[in-house]
Amino acid sequence: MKTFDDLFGELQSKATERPEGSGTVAELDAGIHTIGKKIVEEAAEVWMAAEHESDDAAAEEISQLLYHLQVMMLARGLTLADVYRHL
Ligand SMILES: N=c1c2ncn([C@@H]3O[C@H](COP(=O)(O)OP(=O)(O)OP(=O)(O)O)[C@@H](O)[C@H]3O)c2ncn1[C@@H]1O[C@H](COP(=O)(O)O)[C@@H](O)[C@H]1O
Repeated sequence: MKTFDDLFGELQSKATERPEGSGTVAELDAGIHTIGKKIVEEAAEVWMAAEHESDDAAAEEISQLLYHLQVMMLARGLTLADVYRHL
């Protein structure tokens, strides 16, 4: 099973290697403003799923929010350590 750290390593590689068809590369190219809007949208979907949908649906929405947060970290040049030191 992929972990949070595994996904971040994968996204770092995507950002460096810029493979054709990568949604991550497209989102990074779209920029921080667009990524921020996606985070707000996904956060709302987490809220709605948690209130009204199944455990699995809520977990899926949470995974999508975590993904977009990682894309924002990459866009800002932040590492996992930069975030973890605040936990
Ligand atoms: N975990 C994710 C992931 N979670 C969410 N998303 C993106 O976030 C969007 C959210 O999905 P929604 O169901 O909310 O769809 P939506 O709002 O209609 O989507 P859009 O219209 O905005 O595309 C999806 O369209 C995906 O583009 C993700 N995109 C990629 N990953 C993983 O990231 C890695 C790299 O992916 P690529 O860069 O695409 O190769 C792979 O391991 C992927 O599995």
